[in-house]
Amino acid sequence: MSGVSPVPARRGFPARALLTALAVVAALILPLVLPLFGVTLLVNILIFSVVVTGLVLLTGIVGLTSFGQAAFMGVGAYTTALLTTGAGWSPWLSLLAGFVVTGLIAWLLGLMTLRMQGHYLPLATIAWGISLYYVFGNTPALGGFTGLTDIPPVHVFGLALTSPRTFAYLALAALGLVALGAQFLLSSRVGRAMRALRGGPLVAEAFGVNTFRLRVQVFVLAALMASLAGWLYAHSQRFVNPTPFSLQAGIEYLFMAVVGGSQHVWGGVLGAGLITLLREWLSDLLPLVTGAQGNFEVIVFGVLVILTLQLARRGLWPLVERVLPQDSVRLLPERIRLPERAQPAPGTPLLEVRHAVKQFGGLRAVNDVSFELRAGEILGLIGPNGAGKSTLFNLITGVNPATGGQILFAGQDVTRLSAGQIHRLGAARTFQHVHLLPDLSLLANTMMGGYARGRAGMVASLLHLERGEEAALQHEALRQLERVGLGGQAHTLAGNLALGQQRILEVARALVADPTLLLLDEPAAGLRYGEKMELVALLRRLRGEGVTILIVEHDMDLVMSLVDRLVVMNSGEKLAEGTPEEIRRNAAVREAYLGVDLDDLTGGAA
Ligand SMILES: Nc1ncnc2c1ncn2[C@@H]1O[C@H](COP(=O)(O)OP(=O)(O)OP(=O)(O)O)[C@@H](O)[C@H]1O
Repeated sequence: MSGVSPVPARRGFPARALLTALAVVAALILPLVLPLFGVTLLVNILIFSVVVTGLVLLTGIVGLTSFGQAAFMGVGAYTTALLTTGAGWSPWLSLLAGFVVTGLIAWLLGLMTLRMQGHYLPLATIAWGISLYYVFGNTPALGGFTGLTDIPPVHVFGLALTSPRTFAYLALAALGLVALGAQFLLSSRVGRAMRALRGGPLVAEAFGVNTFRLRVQVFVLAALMASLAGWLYAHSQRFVNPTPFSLQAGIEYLFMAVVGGSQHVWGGVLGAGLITLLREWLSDLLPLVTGAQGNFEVIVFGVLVILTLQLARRGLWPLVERVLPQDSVRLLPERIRLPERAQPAPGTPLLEVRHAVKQFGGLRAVNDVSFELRAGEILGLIGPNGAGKSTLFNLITGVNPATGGQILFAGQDVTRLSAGQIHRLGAARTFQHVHLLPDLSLLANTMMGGYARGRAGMVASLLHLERGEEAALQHEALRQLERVGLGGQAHTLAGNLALGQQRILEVARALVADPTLLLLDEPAAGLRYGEKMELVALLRRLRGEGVTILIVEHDMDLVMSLVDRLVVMNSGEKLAEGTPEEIRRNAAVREAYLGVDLDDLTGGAA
C-alpha cells in the first residue's frame, strides 16, 4: 500500500471562524441593547432554536419526520413546573428529572414506532403529539388547561434570572451548547452514519451500522433537546399551560426547520428566528388588513413553506452558505492507527456457498447453488438477466436471508447473520446503484466505510472526545483514496464526480473497512469505455496486492479479462463453473448466452 502523499487541505484566512466569533459577540451584546420586548422575542427564538436543532438531527439528517417535538418540550416544562412548585426542587435538579422522564418516554415511543416505514412514523408522531397534549390538559395535578403558575426562577451563582435580559444569557448558553454538540456530532463517525441512514437502511447496514438503535438514539437525543427547551420555556414564562406544546406548535417547529434548512444546524436557528419574527409582525399586521382577529399567520406560514419547497427545497440556509466563506478542511494529526485484521493465507477457502436456496413465493430465484471462493482470487458471478445473481449476492451479504442451504464466510456460518454482522467479519461491498453522500467530500464518504473499525458512540461524538479515532479514520481514508488514485481530490464533493469515479470511490470506501473480501455488484454498469478501463486497471492492481474479490457483472469483456474463475447462473441454478477459457468453451453456457458470441470474448477490456 502506498504511503500518504500530502493532500493539500484548503488553506486561507480563517474568515469563517472570524465571522462566527463576530456572531457570538453580537449575540452577547443583543440582550443589553434591545428593548425589553425585543429581548423577550430573542429568548423565544433561542428556546425554539433548541427544539428545532433536535429536529434538524432527526428529520433533516436522519429523515424521520416528527410532528411531536412540542409534546416532548411539554414533558420537560411540566416536569420542572411540577417538581419546583409542588415539591420545592431546585430547577437545576428538575432539569435532570425532565431529561430522565422525557428520555424514558421517547425511548419507549421510539421502540414502538421507529420500525415503521413511510408515512406511518409521521402519523404516529401526530398521535402521541395529540395524546400528550390532552394528558397535560386533562390531568388535574398539572393544572388542567389553565396550567401551573408561580414557577420559581432559575438561579445562577446566586443570581435569580427573573428578567428577560438575564434569562437571555441562560438561553444563549443552552443554544450554544446544543448547537456545538450537534455540530460535533455531525462531524463524527456517528454523524456520518446518521447521514447514511437517510439513504435507506440497506446502505448504513452494509457498513455495520445498527440502524434501529441509531434511530432510537437520535430520536431520544432530539427529545432531550426539546425537553431542555421546555425547561427554559417554563422558567422564562414562570407558568405553563398546554397550548405551547400542542400539535400546532409541533407543526410550527417543523416549518422552522424546513424554511431555515433542515439539514443544517444554523438553518434551524435561522428558521426559528424568521418564523418567530414573522409571526410577531403578522399578528400585528394581519388584523389591520383583514379587520378581524384570528390565527391568520398560520395561513401565511403554510404558503411560505410551499414557496420554500418550490424555490429552495433545502431551505434558506444553503443560500446563505453560498455567500459565506467556507471552512478550510482540517486534517487531524494521526496519533494512533486503526487495528488491522489478519488476512487469510492465499488459497485458503474464504467463502463457501452450500446448496443455497432463495424462494420468493412460487419462484426459486436461487436454486441449490454451491461454489467456493479462495483467498487471493477474483471470482466472477455471471448469467443472463433474471438468472438470480443479485439475489445470490444479497444472500451472501446478508441483505436477504436464505430459504435453505448454508453460507460460510471467514470460517463462520453466516447464513442467518445480518448485513452488518457479515460486514464486521470482513466483507465489504459496493452497490449496483451508487450510494454516496453527494454533499460530502470524497474523504468523508470514504471514512463512512470505516464505521465498523471505530468505537466512539453518541456521547463521545457530542462531546468531541473521539478526535484520536477520527484522525486515524481520516488518514486511513486518505490512504485508500491514494490507493485507488483519488487522493488528489479528497476534498472535492462526491456529487461532482463522474459515475466512473464514483464507483471507484465506492471501492475506496469498501477498502477502508480493511476487508478480507471485496464484493462488487455490477461495478461497470453505466460506465463509458475509458471508465471501464480505469476500473479494470484498479481491480487488477488490487488483485496484485492480494485482495480477494467477488464480482457480479454483466459486461462479459470486462469479466473475462479480469477474473480467475467464473460461476455462471441461469434461471436460478448454477450452469457452469471454471476458468474464463473453460467457460468460453462450455456448450451449456453458449446456449444460455444465445446471441452472445463467446468466441469473441477474448479479453477486449484488457
Ligand atoms: N424481492 C423479490 N421478490 C420477488 N421476486 C424477486 C425478488 N428479487 C428478485 N426476484 C426475482 O428473482 C429472479 C432473479 O432476479 P435477480 O435480480 O437475482 O436476477 P439477476 O441475475 O441479478 O438479474 P439482472 O442481471 O437483470 O439484475 C427474477 O425473476 C426476479 O424477478
